[in-house]
Amino acid sequence: MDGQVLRMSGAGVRRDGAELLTGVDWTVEEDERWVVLGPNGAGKTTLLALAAVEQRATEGAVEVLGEPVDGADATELRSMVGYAGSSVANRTPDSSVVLDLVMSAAYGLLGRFGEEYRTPDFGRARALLAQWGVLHLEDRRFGSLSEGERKRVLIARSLMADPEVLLLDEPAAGLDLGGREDLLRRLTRLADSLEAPALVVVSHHVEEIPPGFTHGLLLREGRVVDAGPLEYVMNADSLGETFGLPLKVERDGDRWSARAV
Ligand SMILES: Nc1ncnc2c1ncn2[C@@H]1O[C@H](COP(=O)(O)OP(=O)(O)OP(=O)(O)O)[C@@H](O)[C@H]1O
Repeated sequence: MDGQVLRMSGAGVRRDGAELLTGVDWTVEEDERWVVLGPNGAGKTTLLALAAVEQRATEGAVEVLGEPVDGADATELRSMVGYAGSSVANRTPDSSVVLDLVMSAAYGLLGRFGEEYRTPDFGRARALLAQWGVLHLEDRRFGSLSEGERKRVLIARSLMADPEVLLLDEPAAGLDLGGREDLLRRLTRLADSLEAPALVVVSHHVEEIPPGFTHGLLLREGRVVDAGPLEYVMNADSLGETFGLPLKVERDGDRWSARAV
């Protein structure tokens, strides 16, 4: 695998005559923590769906964990990739009990359908719910959770199968200030952990880049504007081109901020 968990070469997605992604070249190494930034409609969710083997590229090549996605067993590859985003939330039955939802991820399911679980599965699921601050919700039904609670539960779920790469689509969207800061702290803790998988987090906001993240990919209209170590891509020119307006970009310690000028 050569340390690479994701590799895209000239990857593109065309659907119904529209170019959702074009010519994406991107490599993620196992020890890297990436943030994907871009405005609404830039193609971030489509990019993550390629990495999660939820969608296929219509051009170019995508390799996940060293395997070309074309021709691979998608179910097997997906079981090694942790993925949390609105598409997972939308597919999750409201009636799923939180603890079952997390445990069933080990079987690629979104709830419990009569499988037998081993005691260590329960322990691991509870430990993950505790890691994301939602153990107190273990008996609740998914449909009864708030937006922020759902996000945390789905992140815990995405880690259950001990993935090689974790893909989070807008984990901080819809959270209040305290919820966002708490989530960023937990993501930083994960980023700092030696056992953590490679991480890719999608966001619209530079303020949501967790400390400890190492790389950034900037996307606009389906094309990569810039990609590389954060200290190189987080500049006013690249971010301004990405979001389509002149920006002032500032760094305060390990946090970033941007505003229009
Ligand atoms: N079937 C389709 N036909 C045409 N355009 C599509 C189709 N599916 C998605 N799109 C468009 O592709 C673009 C990229 O969508 P995507 O969800 O990947 O963007 P995004 O960067 O995640 O956006 P957001 O930040 O708003 O969630 C959008 O403009 C969307 O309208």
